[in-house]
Amino acid sequence: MLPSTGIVKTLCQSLKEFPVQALVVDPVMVSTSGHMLAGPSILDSFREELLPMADIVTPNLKEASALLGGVPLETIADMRFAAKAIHDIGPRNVLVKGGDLPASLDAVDVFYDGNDFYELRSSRIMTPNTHGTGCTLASTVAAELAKGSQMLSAVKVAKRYVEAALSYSKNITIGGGCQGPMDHLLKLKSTVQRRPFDPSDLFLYAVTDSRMNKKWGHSIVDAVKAAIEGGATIIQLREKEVETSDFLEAAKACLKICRVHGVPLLINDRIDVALASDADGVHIGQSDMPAQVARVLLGPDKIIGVSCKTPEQAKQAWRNGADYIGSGGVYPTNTKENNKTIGLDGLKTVCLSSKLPVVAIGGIGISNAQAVMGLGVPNLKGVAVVSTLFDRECVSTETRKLLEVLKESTKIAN
Ligand SMILES: Cc1ncc(COP(=O)(O)OP(=O)(O)O)c(N)n1
Ligand SMILES: Cc1nc(C(=O)O)sc1CCOP(=O)(O)O
Ligand SMILES: [Mg+2]
Repeated sequence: MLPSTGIVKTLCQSLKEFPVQALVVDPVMVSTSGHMLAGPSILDSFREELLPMADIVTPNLKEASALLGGVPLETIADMRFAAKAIHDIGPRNVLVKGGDLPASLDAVDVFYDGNDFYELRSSRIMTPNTHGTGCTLASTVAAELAKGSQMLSAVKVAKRYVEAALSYSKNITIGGGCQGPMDHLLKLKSTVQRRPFDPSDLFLYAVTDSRMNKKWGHSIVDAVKAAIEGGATIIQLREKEVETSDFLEAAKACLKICRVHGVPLLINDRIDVALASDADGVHIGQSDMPAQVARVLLGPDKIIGVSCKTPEQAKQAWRNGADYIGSGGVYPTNTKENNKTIGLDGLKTVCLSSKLPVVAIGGIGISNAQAVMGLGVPNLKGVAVVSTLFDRECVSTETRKLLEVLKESTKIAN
């Protein structure tokens, strides 16, 4: 929004001094709602200075008309005429947006690159939430060009994106005005919002195993459903033998179930699968991707757990931005080959050396869970188990039994 000739001139001067890779000009003058956003005094400087520098200019019908001295634009043929006439002013490409075209079922935009015209159609979405659609479209074109797209492809992607966001946002109430904005990230409608990580989530930590699921004829999704039904408070998909595409599909399906029940879902080892499925986080070991790198990739809101067998590893996990520590093997286990057992003493040492919440793992079941929780260190928040839950016919029953034991152990401790 460039409200005065002086500002347009200053901008053009700066662009000459500091050339940009691609210049997208949305000649903001009249909003979709009909508001004047810049007066006619800027038209000359737009025509003479700014538009000739532009790689693309994206006027709506009212702006295109203003740029051409007020010619009426009411049909697609008029839009083609306008695109050509504006192109003659100097920009390399023109997109005349027909969102305000009367009596049209589709939203038709006309793109002209100096040689060919393209009519870009999308369905017209009836919604009051159209505030900022033009800005969004132009910004998306700029983003696509920055990513290296060709102009027509950038325009098509931008149009599809605006259509998707409008369609998604059409019935949402956003703000108090009569014309609302779009929900650009397609997130607000989600009824189940993700809550922040709570260390008490570690209380009964169910870790899946593809071999065990196969043995008992359970799908990953059924196994996760059953564990949640039995009272698991967090789930980790530890699927060492599945194909990436199957892992991703399973993660997405499990995530839906977990979200409904407010149970966080973590992915073992595979940051890519966690990112692609939008899972709540990852669990990584000492030979997996370092936690500080995972943090950069996943951002501040995802949960990152790190396996630690020693105080040094525990201190490093804190420095690297982990949210919790998985520490074991507390007891010998058949689930993970060549796993070093650190015992209850080793677990206690790790707990005492870190500020992070800790979950114990390795050989833990009904018979020894109380001994583990009985260690009585405040940051030991729960137990993580594989075979006790998943190497069984009825996963929900076994989960329920373990939950009772864990609840009993907290009663004893208090
Ligand atoms: C909660 C929890 N703690 C520890 C581990 C082990 O992780 P890692 O050392 O990376 O070994 P793998 O599980 O990848 O074989 C865990 N998965 N979960
Ligand atoms: C995955 C894993 N990590 C361990 C560690 O010590 O870091 S022990 C382990 C296996 C846990 O399986 P179960 O509950 O069947 O013993
Ligand atoms: Mg690992």
